[in-house]
Amino acid sequence: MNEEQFVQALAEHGINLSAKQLAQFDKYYELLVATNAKFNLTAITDKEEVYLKHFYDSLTAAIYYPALQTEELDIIDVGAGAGFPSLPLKIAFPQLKVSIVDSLNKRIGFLNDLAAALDLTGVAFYHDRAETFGGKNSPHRAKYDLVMARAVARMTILSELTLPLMKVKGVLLAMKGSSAQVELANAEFALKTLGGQVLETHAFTLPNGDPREIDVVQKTKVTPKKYPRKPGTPNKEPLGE
Ligand SMILES: C[S@@+](CC[C@H](N)C(=O)[O-])C[C@H]1O[C@@H](n2cnc3c(N)ncnc32)[C@H](O)[C@@H]1O
Repeated sequence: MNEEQFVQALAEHGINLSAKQLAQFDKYYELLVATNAKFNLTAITDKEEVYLKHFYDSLTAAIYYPALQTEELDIIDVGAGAGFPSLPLKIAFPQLKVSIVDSLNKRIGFLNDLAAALDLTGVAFYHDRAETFGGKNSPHRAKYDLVMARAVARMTILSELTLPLMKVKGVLLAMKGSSAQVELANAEFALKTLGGQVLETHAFTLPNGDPREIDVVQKTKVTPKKYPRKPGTPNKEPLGE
């Protein structure tokens, strides 16, 4: 997907980017590739692939959850790595308040450099594990309107990493590939235990035909204090699996 196709595909969904926003995406690409030469941020470095599989893919969240386009949501992106999906969303919809937590400090360093280069305001980056970041004495617990995660963990594990961070009535947007329905079925017990309820699932394809699914999970009750368990435990002993 070249820049023109990127603009066109978004315009078909009513998302129109300004020259300033396109320049920000261009700079994002340049910094991503330059930093990737020093340490690993992404396996995808070809420009057209980055525009499709990182930038456009991230922005699909706003197509299927349109509140992202207009509301001043307080978002936490868990395991955003090089900033996906939340920073393309922040560029396209500057009213969003975006925080990122990632367990790899080099990636947090990149995000700070990127935010400075793109002149982003209303962003905060935290080096931590989601298990401690959302722990029972953390100021981040039950603070956010929206939690996002792409390519971090399967739904059973992801629900334990993310639901504690959301306010009651808050929403998790989980950005998934073709395994989403199986993951959701396996996560039934975990979601119930942690206070989550599946609101909607949106299956679609990227313009190149790759399958994607965005699962919208609402927090309907307070997450019990004992979750999340200590770092690593959600992965080692997934709830109900
Ligand atoms: C495969 S990458 C995906 C990055 C990005 N979301 C994307 O879609 O390109 C997974 C990221 O999650 C982070 N991560 C994994 N487990 C985590 C945890 N428990 N707490 C915080 N970050 C975590 C890793 O450091 C890594 O940056």
